[in-house]
Amino acid sequence: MTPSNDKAIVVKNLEKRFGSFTAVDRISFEVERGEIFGFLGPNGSGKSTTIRMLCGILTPTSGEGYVAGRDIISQPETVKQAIGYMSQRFSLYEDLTPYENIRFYLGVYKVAPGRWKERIAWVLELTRLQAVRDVLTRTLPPGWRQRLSLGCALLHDPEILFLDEPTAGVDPITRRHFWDFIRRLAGDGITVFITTHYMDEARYCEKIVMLNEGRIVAADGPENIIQSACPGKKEATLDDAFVALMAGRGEQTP
Ligand SMILES: Nc1ncnc2c1ncn2[C@@H]1O[C@H](COP(=O)(O)OP(=O)(O)OP(=O)(O)O)[C@@H](O)[C@H]1O
Repeated sequence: MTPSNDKAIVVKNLEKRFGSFTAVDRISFEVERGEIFGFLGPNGSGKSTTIRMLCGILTPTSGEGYVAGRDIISQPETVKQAIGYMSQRFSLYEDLTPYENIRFYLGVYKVAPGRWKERIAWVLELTRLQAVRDVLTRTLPPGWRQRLSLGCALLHDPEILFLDEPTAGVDPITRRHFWDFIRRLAGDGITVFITTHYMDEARYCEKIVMLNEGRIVAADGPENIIQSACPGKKEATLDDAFVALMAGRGEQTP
């Protein structure tokens, strides 16, 4: 029994060093089940490294992590079965059709073959890709490939969805539709762990952790982060808070 069964994710003093360089510096945080959790920070701040550890792909140097009640250090393989992961690059085979990509991921996620027909129909409906299921994926617009990638990450009914910059390079309308979709998933009880460089969409997150140089510099709801990083500034945005926190100014006013 881990201490994490009532939480989607528990991280305690998690650290990752590459040689003498510390990419993630003893971070601790918790994510509630069904929460939309934003993980923000500038390039190189350690977001992807943390996600890789939480997904059981990279072994931490020290510390603890529990994802969907599984220990990321002693049970990395069972972690992979409980999570879906979508990267900025969408991880699709461009020379396969959407249907063939879905078939491929059903195998990767070890979905029982008896469920394939139902899961394929479900994901094509969910992603609205039925009409293009047999065209080459590379010919689809980015927003459509994004939907396919997200659908593939959901094929095995994961408890937690990790989205690493899922909206990079897609237009604002597609991003808005994407977020409507994310909220629906969270409403259905899926925990969504998302990184983004777009502060306007980070406002949709219920809780945010901000990283800078591998360390946590803020952990709260978006409104509270704005108020404590930019005190007394009524018009301040999450962008302003981000800039203040990354400059190390935090609570100070200029
Ligand atoms: N395998 C590795 N070996 C050495 N250094 C690494 C390795 N992976 C990541 N790093 C370094 O660790 C730091 C954190 O990288 P990471 O990819 O986690 O940042 P990030 O916050 O996800 O950035 P981005 O927003 O650009 O994706 C960077 O300085 C990166 O160069």
